Amino acid sequence: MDVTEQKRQVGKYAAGLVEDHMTVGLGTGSTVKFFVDALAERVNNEGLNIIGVTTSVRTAEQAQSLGIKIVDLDDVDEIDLTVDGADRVNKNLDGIKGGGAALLFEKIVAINSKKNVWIVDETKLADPLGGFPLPVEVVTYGVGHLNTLFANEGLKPVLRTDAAGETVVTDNGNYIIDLHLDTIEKPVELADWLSKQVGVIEHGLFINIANRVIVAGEEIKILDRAN
Ligand SMILES: O=C(CO)[C@H](O)[C@H](O)COP(=O)(O)O
Repeated sequence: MDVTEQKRQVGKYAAGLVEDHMTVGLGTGSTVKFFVDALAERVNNEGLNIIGVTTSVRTAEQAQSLGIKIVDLDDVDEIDLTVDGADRVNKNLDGIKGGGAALLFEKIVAINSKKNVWIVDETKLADPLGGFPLPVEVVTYGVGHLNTLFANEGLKPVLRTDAAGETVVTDNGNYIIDLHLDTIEKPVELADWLSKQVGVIEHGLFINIANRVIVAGEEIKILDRAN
């Protein structure tokens, strides 16, 4: 099974976890896109009654175009279940997210969710975390200085640009600096350090957030957080 088929498979599986009358957090990315497709099919064919809270303009547009009702996070008390993708996941079920530049809203939605499920293909499993740049969302003002600080700390920063060479601007009007670390041996310590730096809005280390990770492959594997 190729990776696209794995993403479709795990997206469909996760759509099966959604129950009537749930408020559902909708993540961002190519795997979540399949989840949203499959969820919309259930809404339209089975009359599944749900409302969605999204993590990006992209996902909101997809969901709404398929008939899923979207509300603002502040219009709900809590989210029952959020389904999101991830770029890397370690054996503690901590991960790197933000490859799609949506990490800030993804983290806000996640911490307001009773349950967080990540859907990934097997290429995303990495222990220690690594093999994928760590995204850090930063204020545009003084970005060069923050970049220099990261470089001086040996964090190998690169300001994210798109295919046309333009600096990527997030849905929130910020920039992304990707840290090209080979491996992240101490994710908790790095997360703490990044959170303390002035100009950093959020980083892509998601620690103690995912309750369950569903891994696509020849067979679906379910990984549950130990605590
Ligand atoms: O964090 C994300 C976006 O900010 C995505 O969930 C992550 O990049 C995984 O994406 P994909 O399913 O396309 O591999």
